Amino acid sequence: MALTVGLRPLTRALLRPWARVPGAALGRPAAGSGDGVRCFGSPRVLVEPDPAAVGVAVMKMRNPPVNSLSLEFLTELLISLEKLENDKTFRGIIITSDCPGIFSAGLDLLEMYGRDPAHCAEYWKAVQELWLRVYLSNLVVIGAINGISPAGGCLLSLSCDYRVLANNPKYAIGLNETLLGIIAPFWFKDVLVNTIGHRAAERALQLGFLFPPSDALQVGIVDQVVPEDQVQSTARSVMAQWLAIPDHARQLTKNLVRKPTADRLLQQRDADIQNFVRFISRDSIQKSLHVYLEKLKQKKG
Ligand SMILES: CCCCC/C=C/CCC/C=C/CC(=O)SCCNC(=O)CCNC(=O)[C@H](O)C(C)(C)COP(=O)(O)OP(=O)(O)OC[C@H]1O[C@@H](n2cnc3c(N)ncnc32)[C@H](O)[C@@H]1OP(=O)(O)O
Repeated sequence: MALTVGLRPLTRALLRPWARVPGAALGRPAAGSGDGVRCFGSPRVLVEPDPAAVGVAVMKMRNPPVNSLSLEFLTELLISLEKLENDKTFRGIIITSDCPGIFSAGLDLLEMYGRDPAHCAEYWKAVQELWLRVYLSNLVVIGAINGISPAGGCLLSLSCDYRVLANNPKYAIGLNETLLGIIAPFWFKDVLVNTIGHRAAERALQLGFLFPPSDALQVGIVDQVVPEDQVQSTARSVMAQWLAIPDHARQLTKNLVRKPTADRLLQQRDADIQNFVRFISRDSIQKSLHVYLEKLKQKKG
């Protein structure tokens, strides 16, 4: 089935592979700075230069209540990342959350439930694009994971160069797709296998493990677990270590390591979109999503 993807103009401009964002829509000097410091704010993505670390930006996700990755939120994240990537002031980003207790609840289930195929296709393309942008970023990307991080939230974390997780038993992380009756796509799986190895990934994916911090550290899905009030300072120290390496050498090495994984998706992006649309449109999958969404509602009592 050939799929015609009707993209809205903003999304279309953004989601071409490695498109340049037209105009300087969001880049502007920080209010009152007058010193050339740049701040790329948007309603859901707060980006500020780290006052304590030259060349480092802190990107806070602010899409309450749970930082679910809706199409609009993905688009704003993409714009901000593109701006940072193009601004030579910055060499590193710390990605964190502004929603207490939640890093990201993952993909927005409402973008996949009860939607028409064209919408699902547009949405999936944005998901692909965010992954590619973070995974292949020339910047050092550190995840300061200050909340629970299931599924798409875990993928975002796994795409960083280094992950610092707050030590709170509620802050579980993992690819739990099977618990929803859906499947982690091959590129989610590839990134997990690259991170924790084949056998651990095999178990974690099939059983939909959400690892609490101590287990997450043990299996290697995160690099460090620290007290909650030390997540930012630890991320900053780790960043300093990564920034001590000359950019060109680090970037080329990152590309060498990550490109084969990214290429697997780049070589079949359209087919991957079609697979997703076919899969998500199945009655059985829509029913599973319905049941899961109802469970989330009932949990509230
Ligand atoms: C064969 C070819 C295959 C090709 C590929 C096909 C596959 C499909 C792959 C799709 C991949 C998907 C990856 C994903 O990311 S799926 C999303 C997974 N996410 C989750 O399971 C998390 C669900 N959420 C929670 O567990 C909890 O909300 C929480 C994050 C632990 C926070 O709990 P709490 O603070 O108690 O908040 P609430 O539960 O009350 O939630 C508040 C509010 O937010 C809504 N919500 C929560 N998560 C999502 C979400 N992911 N998307 C949309 N909306 C979400 C929740 O329903 C509440 O809404 P209301 O206030 O309106 O009730």
